[in-house]
Amino acid sequence: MSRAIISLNAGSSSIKFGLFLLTAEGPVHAAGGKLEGIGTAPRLIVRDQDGVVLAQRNWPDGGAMTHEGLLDDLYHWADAHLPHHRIVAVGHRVVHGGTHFAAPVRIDAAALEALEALSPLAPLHQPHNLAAIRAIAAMAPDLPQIACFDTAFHHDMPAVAARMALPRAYADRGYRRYGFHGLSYEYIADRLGAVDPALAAGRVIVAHLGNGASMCAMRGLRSIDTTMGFTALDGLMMGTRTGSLDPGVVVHLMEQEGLSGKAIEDLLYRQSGLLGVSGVSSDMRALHASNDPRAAEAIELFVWRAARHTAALMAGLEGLDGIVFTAGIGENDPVIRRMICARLAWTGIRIDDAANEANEPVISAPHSAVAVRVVPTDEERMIARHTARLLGEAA
Ligand SMILES: Nc1ncnc2c1ncn2[C@@H]1O[C@H](COP(=O)(O)OP(=O)(O)O)[C@@H](O)[C@H]1O
Ligand SMILES: CC(=O)OP(=O)(O)O
Ligand SMILES: [Mg+2]
Repeated sequence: MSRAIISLNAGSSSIKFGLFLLTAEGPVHAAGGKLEGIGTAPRLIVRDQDGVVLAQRNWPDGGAMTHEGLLDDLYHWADAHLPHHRIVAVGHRVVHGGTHFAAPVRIDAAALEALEALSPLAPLHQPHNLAAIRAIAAMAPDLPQIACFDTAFHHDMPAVAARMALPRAYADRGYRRYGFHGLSYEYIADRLGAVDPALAAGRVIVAHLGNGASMCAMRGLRSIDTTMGFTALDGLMMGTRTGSLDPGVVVHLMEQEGLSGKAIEDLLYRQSGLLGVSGVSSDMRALHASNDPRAAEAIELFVWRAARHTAALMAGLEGLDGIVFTAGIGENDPVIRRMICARLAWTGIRIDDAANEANEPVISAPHSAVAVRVVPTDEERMIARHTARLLGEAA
């Protein structure tokens, strides 16, 4: 039986997983799946290494099912349906590593406790990430589990990009901009270095547009700024999150409307963004399919905000050589890419419409002043590489 590792990536609306065989050339993808639509209509699709569908499953009335309930279902399903391998470790995406965790670690009780304390800073993710770790530890206490952090890629951002304009004492207590989606950015940086080394050496903005959405400004493939901050609430408008918001709104909601901390958290993380503005859905596909004018307004705002944040990151980069689109919307939605690039036409960006419609790797026109690429992200593979490295295996 081959030795294998499992990667688990619990996002806000999805659980993605990968089965990777350990080989002398590094982890080799054997199967992977995506359980998406958590909170709306959960559905699972599992494919083998060639993309052949191994299984599909729907939970038509599963809008109320939780990450934990679905993970338990998923485990029992995988045990019955997937070919058996000797699992030697499980790697996890853990969204918040705080000031302490700047690189992947093997999880022990002390690490788990430290990560638990960060849950309020990532309420849509951290509790699910840690629940999966705890569930697996209960089933297999001796199985090594590795945590890989979304914040790590941004750890060495310039101090000016990480600082918040609060009194200094707060910075000493961990109030800083951390940034997220780091496993995705690390994977994209690696791919970009391989497919376009000239662009990789330059000034690039990576737009990770999924249910959670952020952008990262990279110079020479290192993060120099990013739109998410202390939490994954800052920056771009998202599926159910506000993105940047005048903090005065929070004070007003508390003082004048009497909303509790929990109620405000729910409002900003779960009821806002595309869902809140459209009143229709948090899912970009559903908004495109809707005739409700509020759906069009939500899309317009999403695009407006994306262009505005791109321009803000350009200031730090002192220009722009390329944009890379990735994640659910970035990889699959030509309409949103075209609309964002149209708002940035003043930079000299020009899209090749046919290439954009076909989700091709390069979607900029030959005369475009800025290269525009589509690079599918693969957080699971990045987790597998880190996990293999920590086990002392080829990565
Ligand atoms: N073919 C598609 N066209 C437009 N949007 C898509 C498509 N596929 C996925 N999406 C959108 O991507 C988002 C989910 O992105 P994803 O990166 O999978 O989310 P998560 O943040 O949970 O990891 C949803 O808004 C979904 O509608
Ligand atoms: C950090 C974050 O928002 O992640 P996701 O996009 O998976 O929700
Ligand atoms: Mg995601």
